[in-house]
Amino acid sequence: MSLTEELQTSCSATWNAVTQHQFCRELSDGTLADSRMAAYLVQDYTFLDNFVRLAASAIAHAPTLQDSIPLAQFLAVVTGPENTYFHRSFEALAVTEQDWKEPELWPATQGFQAIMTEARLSGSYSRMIAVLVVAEWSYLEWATPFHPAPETLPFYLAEWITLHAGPEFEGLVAYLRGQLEAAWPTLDAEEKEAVTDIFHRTVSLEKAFFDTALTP
Ligand SMILES: Cc1ncc(CN)c(N)n1
Repeated sequence: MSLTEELQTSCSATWNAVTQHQFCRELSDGTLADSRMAAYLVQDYTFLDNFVRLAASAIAHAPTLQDSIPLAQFLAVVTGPENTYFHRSFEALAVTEQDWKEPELWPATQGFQAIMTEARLSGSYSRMIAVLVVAEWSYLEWATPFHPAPETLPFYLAEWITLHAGPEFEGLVAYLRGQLEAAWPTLDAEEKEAVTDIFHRTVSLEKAFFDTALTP
């Protein structure tokens, strides 16, 4: 079993709760209320700034140029088509700029912001990559069974699936996992523990985020 499979298996109950979450099922079959999708997207959009900083920091800490290129290219997707997706969705869901610019953050959102900041400021490439592995791999896993999204879904549901599935996104996740696996043998025991810990805490935060998104 590969290292990233081991990490995933070591928190499989929480991991499966994320990747088989009711929120994702409702999103994918179109039964998710627009108000829930709107609230989720408003919270999720607040991650973008922090995500870009985390990815940029990981790029800065990558061992070689070659190691940094897939993440640099992914940043272009996040700041391009994904950023535009949020704005088109806000318009379609009647979310005003006032609503999305400075929303009251859910505790799960605050937790996620904090762990991204923690990873970025840690100076540890492996911890940065561990958070990114969880964020992207867990989304690939929930979205893949629903890809391609049915044409009957409104674009703000269908494109959220499309952004997190398919060969390009699979390639990104494989690259991120590969980065962590390549770094792992070079880490001392303390750092391995820190990476494992931040991996597990990120999985728990993904679950808390979806749970909150469905909370009445
Ligand atoms: C909370 C969360 N985790 C992961 C992703 C996938 N980029 C996301 N958009 N939001």
